[in-house]
Amino acid sequence: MTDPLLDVRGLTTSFETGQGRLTAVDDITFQIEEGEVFGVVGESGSGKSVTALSVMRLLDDAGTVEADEVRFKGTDLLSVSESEMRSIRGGEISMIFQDPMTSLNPVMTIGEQIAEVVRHHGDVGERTGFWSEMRRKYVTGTSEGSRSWQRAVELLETVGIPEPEKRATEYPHQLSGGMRQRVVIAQALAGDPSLIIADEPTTALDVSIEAQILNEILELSEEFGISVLLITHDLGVVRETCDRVAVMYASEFMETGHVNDIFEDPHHPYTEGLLASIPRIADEREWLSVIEGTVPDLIDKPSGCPFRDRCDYAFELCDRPLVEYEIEGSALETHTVRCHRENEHVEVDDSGHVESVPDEAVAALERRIEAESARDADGGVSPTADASARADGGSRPSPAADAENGGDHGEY
Ligand SMILES: Nc1ncnc2c1ncn2[C@@H]1O[C@H](COP(=O)(O)OP(=O)(O)OP(=O)(O)O)[C@@H](O)[C@H]1O
Ligand code: NI
Repeated sequence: MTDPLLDVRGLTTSFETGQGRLTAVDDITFQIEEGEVFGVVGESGSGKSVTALSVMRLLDDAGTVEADEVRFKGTDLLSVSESEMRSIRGGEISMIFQDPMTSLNPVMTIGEQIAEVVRHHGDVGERTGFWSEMRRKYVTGTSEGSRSWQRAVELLETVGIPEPEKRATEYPHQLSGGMRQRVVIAQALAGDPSLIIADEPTTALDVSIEAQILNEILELSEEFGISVLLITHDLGVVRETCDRVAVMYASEFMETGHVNDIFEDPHHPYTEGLLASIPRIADEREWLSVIEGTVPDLIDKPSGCPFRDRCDYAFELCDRPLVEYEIEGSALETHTVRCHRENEHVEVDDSGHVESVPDEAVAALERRIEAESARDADGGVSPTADASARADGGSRPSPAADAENGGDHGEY
């Protein structure tokens, strides 16, 4: 098996706030393979955007990011210099946000904006120094005719913008919202990325335009083998676009797996709740009310399952720390869920309610929790730590190794 393109293990991000420490992302682990579309779905405030911003190192000083590993093409993103990180951003990894105007400069033509990314990240052999930029801006006036400009026009055509040569000379306000988002996609492509992180890329658009933009992203992913991390609150979008998905709730990944497994054989009650509300998903506020209760406070977040107060299946183990259970017999890919009903000693009836919790279940869970905290003390490295300490990924076993050790299905 080849290494994943992006390998994130034990990512935890918190913010110091006036009210206390807010855990926005809590010990999440995921991998994105080459060419794969990986979704992160969850309601507002679950930590989706902070996940992306943590990986890209785009959080302000108030945020603390810790992880066992954030590795992109083998490079440890948490330890590279800020200047290396800047060249990765917009180059190897580019981002698309909800509002295209946040990525576009209103006083620059769209052709020039894309050409600029091409010069900085793409390989068209044009000089990118300060004086070259100045000459282009103030002496020749425009870079039309240059190789980077031609490439910009080409990219506008690639993302389906009609009359790309004419459009390239226009300013963002002259385009519709959908066209602007296409421009942002062209800009994202300009750096020749291996990974595009799209954070709710269609939320600000009309439903009719939404499908077109998603299709565009998918087609490009397929055509150029680009991986996509797609952040959305919409399970319908996930079903249409993603290969695998993580269901995020209150800063944690509750369930992760191939879309077919998640949709056909969901194991987490929160996932089930989301799926049950899909037909009404068109209006986001409506599906929020489908599952009764509210999201727990992320400040001084208690341990245990964050969904337990809203869960119909809650039982006595739910206030214990969560561990990851691997679902056996998943059709396609690894399918993991953090719900103690999966503890193999816990007896569950046909309706999914817990019937009995024998002593072995408790003992097995305790062993597992102890093993995980020993591993965290061992392998957990803060971002300020010496990079060499992490160079080999620490001594933390991979999830696969955990499973082999019986950690997931074994004797608990
Ligand atoms: N800079 C910050 N300082 C303090 N708290 C923050 C900061 N950024 C995000 N948060 C908090 O982190 C939590 C997760 O936020 P995040 O933006 O990741 O949610 P989200 O899942 O992207 O939601 P949405 O769907 O609304 O975009 C929220 O409680 C949010 O208030
Ligand atoms: Ni967000």
